[in-house]
Amino acid sequence: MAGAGAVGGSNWEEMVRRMLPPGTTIPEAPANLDYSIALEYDGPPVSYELPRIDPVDLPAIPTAQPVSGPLGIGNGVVAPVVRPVYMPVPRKQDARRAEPPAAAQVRRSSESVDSVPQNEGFSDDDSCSMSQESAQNFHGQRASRTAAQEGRRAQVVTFGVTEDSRYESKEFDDVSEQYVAVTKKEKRGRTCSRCSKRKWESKESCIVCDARFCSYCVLRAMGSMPEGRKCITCIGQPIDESKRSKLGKGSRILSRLLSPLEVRQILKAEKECQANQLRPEQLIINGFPLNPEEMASLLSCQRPPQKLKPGRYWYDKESGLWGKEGEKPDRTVSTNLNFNGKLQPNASNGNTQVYMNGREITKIELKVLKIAQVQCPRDTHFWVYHDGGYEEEGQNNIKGKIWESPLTRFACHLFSLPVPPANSEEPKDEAPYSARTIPDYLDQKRIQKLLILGSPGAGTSTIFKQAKLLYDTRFTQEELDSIKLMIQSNMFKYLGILLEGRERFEEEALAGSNNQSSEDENAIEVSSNEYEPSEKDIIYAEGVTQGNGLAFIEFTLDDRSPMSELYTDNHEAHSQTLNKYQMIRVSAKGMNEGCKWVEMFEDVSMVIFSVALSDYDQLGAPSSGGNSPLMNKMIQSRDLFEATIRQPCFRDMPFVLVLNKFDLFEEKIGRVPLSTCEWFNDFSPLRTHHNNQSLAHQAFYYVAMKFKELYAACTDRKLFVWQARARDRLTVDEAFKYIREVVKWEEEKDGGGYYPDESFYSTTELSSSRLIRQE
Ligand SMILES: Nc1nc2c(ncn2[C@@H]2O[C@H](COP(=O)(O)OP(=O)(O)OP(=O)(O)O)[C@@H](O)[C@H]2O)c(=O)[nH]1
Ligand SMILES: [Mg+2]
Repeated sequence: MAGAGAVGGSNWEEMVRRMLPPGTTIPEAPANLDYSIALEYDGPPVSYELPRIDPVDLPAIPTAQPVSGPLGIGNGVVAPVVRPVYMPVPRKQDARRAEPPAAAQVRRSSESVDSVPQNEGFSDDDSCSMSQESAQNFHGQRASRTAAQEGRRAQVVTFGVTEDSRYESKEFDDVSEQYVAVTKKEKRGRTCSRCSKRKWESKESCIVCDARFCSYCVLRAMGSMPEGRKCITCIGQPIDESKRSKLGKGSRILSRLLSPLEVRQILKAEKECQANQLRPEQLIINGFPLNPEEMASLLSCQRPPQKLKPGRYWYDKESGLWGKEGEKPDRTVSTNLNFNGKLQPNASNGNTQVYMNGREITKIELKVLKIAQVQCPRDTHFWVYHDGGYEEEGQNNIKGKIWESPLTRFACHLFSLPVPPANSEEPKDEAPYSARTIPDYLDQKRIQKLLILGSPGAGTSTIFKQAKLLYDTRFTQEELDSIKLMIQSNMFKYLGILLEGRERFEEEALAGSNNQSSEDENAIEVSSNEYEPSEKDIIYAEGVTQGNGLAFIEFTLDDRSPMSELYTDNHEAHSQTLNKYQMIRVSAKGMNEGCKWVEMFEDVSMVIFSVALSDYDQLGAPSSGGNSPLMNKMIQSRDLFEATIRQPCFRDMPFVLVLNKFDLFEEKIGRVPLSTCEWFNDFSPLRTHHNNQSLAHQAFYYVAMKFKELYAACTDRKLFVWQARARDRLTVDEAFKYIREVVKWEEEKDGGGYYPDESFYSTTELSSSRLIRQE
């Protein structure tokens, strides 16, 4: 190569043009232009020695090996990657976000290899003073990059030259789709993302990038939190969807650091600010992502879907039915919303060859149609309208309304199918979307289904009725009538018995028992037409729901209790998660019909199994019926319990065992040894106090443990046990508070959230080990 001297005239312009990007204007030459340009020399050989520079030895520069496969940058270009600088940077996302723009520019070409760059943001306290504006700028760049990156998945990173064992490939978590090279020093979940020193007793994490901070760093890293718990650099970014259900929920660490008012404001902003809302394109309805207008019309309609999560859904605009793609309907929303996508026959993956508004319905819907007495042989095509009116396709003749009968509605409830509202008018005038401060779909209220069952006489209907009186307070007229009838018929039976034994009765009456005469008055009152059952009558009456053996109530429980306060320092959060409960009772008769009902209850949160403690010396006809000999009722309960916990659909479901009729048990245990029941023949109580009370308690813990052992042997899980005297309302209230704690605990356990020491929930565990293990 040789330097070329001045090139005159238009020649230099030609040279410059070649050097500049096409289309760039050539600056006008100043008068005293002085420049030089290097050109390749192609003249005759020169006589003197030329100075030489050794070529760069490329392989000697440490580079990451490019990943093969679909990860290339495109155009077949594979850029060599510089060896990363070792810095204790905990999270890939943070790192990217916090890097200076120049670095981002450089690395853009090597996006497919995610190495961790130097990151001032986490090594230097000043990083957080970065202005929001500049942070915003980074986001702009980052957003465009991540968008382009979507769909790519970097799987493996190997470093060609360095054998530095401090590097390994590791998946961060299942939310992050990427694999990233990180230092081994980084232990996610234990140390603070910012100071990377402090281990925490409690931490707070960013709802965008999940970086976790110790209490010392959290305010520095998150600033004033205008969008809730986000690193300053994450402000404006959409949240990590797996955290959506946690939006606005309590934070232990913030409530320690800030005033309650501030915490409330932050949590409110977190829940309501624009950046944290669902984006239209996250909702795919009938195969098409929503556009902003469609989203607005969906959210502002009369009955918008609640608690919407990103995902694929189907929507039937005629009936208003709505479900997840490939699943049965799970709610109804307003009808006649117009979306880009049209309802497909296979939307809910039905295989019944019965079509509703063009969608092949699922088996469970077909069952309900049968209950509703809708004729639907194969290949029926229905049109169903918003009010449930239906007609066969092509016939202009409404045949009836599907959801009209209470039985159909009841069946829907049990099968967890939605029922269109009874009021079928679809008002046109609606509040504009912007008028809502808290979108309804963010409402966190949930329905927890509790299934209660037990063997005959175990007290399930008593518990059910108590719950009704405790939390729901009203029986429907229908229920009251049926209870009245039942009490009266029991009374007549009783009178019949009395009349049969009339002579003896008269003798006793003559003996002057006041008691007897008051019962007599009672009998007369009950048999009169004006008789209205009292609460006590209702509780004591047997069988509220005789017919199908199924009944359900809905109620809410106040979430604030001394129990939950033990481990929550944030009441605010609790009132937000007020749960609704639905209790479904299956009578023993229903259960004995070969557990046919059972699979309908897959989606319950918990099974409450009731056993009468006082049954241990009772004999009863076995469920199999026929001429089989009488069987110990406790053994029968045990067998039913075992059959229930072994049901495949209850596999991961928590069970609470309510050991009921403790009052009768207490009274009986002094007279009849527990070992009367062969299952309890190794019971040997401590005979320190010779009173029934302590004996009854020991026996209770022993029985609880027998059930726990059985449960653990079958399921490898822990059984929760509670003691009750169902006729005593207070004990049922306590039982439900316990049940609520268990539901909450199970939920938080699944969600990986905070939960208190397990022993808190295993009262019987603690005490039984002390009291009964003395063989
Ligand atoms: N003493 C006492 N009696 C109870 C208790 N719990 C229920 N009973 C009574 O036991 C009887 C049977 O209770 P139910 O609640 O009807 O039992 P169930 O589980 O519904 O049984 P089925 O109706 O046969 O399915 C009723 O008369 C109740 O009042 C209790 O804790 N103590
Ligand atoms: Mg009953």
